[in-house]
Amino acid sequence: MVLGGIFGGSSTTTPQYLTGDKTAIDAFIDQFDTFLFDCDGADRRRRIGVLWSGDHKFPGTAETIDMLRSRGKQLVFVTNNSTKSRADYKKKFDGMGISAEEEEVFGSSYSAAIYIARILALPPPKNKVYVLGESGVEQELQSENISYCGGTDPLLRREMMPIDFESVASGELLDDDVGIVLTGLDFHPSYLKIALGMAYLRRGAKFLATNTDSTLPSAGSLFPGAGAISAPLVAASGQTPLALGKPSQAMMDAIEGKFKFDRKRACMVGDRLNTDIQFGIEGDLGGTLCVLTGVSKKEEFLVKDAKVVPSAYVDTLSDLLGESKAKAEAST
Ligand SMILES: O=C(O)[C@H](O)[C@H](O)COP(=O)(O)O
Ligand SMILES: [Mg+2]
Repeated sequence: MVLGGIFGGSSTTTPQYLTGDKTAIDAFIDQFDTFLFDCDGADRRRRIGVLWSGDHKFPGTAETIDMLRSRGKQLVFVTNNSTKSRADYKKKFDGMGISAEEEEVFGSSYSAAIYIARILALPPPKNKVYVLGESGVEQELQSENISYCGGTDPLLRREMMPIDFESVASGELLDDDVGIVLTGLDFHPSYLKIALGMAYLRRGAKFLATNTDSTLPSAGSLFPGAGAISAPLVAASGQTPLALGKPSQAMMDAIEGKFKFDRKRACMVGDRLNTDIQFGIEGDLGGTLCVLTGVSKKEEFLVKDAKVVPSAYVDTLSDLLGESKAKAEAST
């Protein structure tokens, strides 16, 4: 069993196709003590994802998670979706009937909050964060006692008025304690919010992003991702943010620090080559498993000069159930 893909340059490993091969599936699972699971994913044809697509539950996902737990596996849910906190995700898992604890979730908003609080650790008072993002980022910054502004502030959800140009330029609309601009997936972007972000960057604030995924899979389709929210600031400021979500290894280091697992006995399961699978390969994990019902397609890694190649792949996550898959799918 060839483990790990090759990142950078053409691959010399051939990923193993596990669907339908119960012996190979069992052997693959037995190699690992820990499974890092991506969450969001969507297929335009069949609305199937890694764990879900939006609020759509998928056949066999809960049973697959239960099967891995019954085999004593450690599970960590690693999502780049910064709109939800760990607590929000716990509610989502409960709503989907998928067994998961809040502390098993490690999202990009939590990763960013840990980085800001424990690694960057700017001295007060200039350590406030200006947020372009949703409540998930705010909740995780609060969990690390980091002060912030912007985010879901309703006062910023308005048109840019002529007077605002003067107020931003003069600093009247700015908070002097802001030392960081943090972007994430924001469903309420505006010219005013972007102008404030640019003004802070021009003042020397550090530019961070929870993640820079190009697209957000949902409802079986693709929508603008977190990268589409930071893009206007990248264009306007000429700066590129330090991203703290997958494939950033700052996130992998923080996950390893919290969950204390053996990287060589850990597998990253995901639907997107340039975040999930790259994250696992660059993190030197024992293996990576691509689920073909999300963003990336097998044609992208089966070509000769593929840059990111998973160790193995399945059609759907519940293929890991092997023979019991039909029973699990019949039960949902
Ligand atoms: O744009 C985004 O933020 C991403 O598409 C989304 O959050 C991906 O979530 P994941 O697949 O990492 O759970
Ligand atoms: Mg995903």
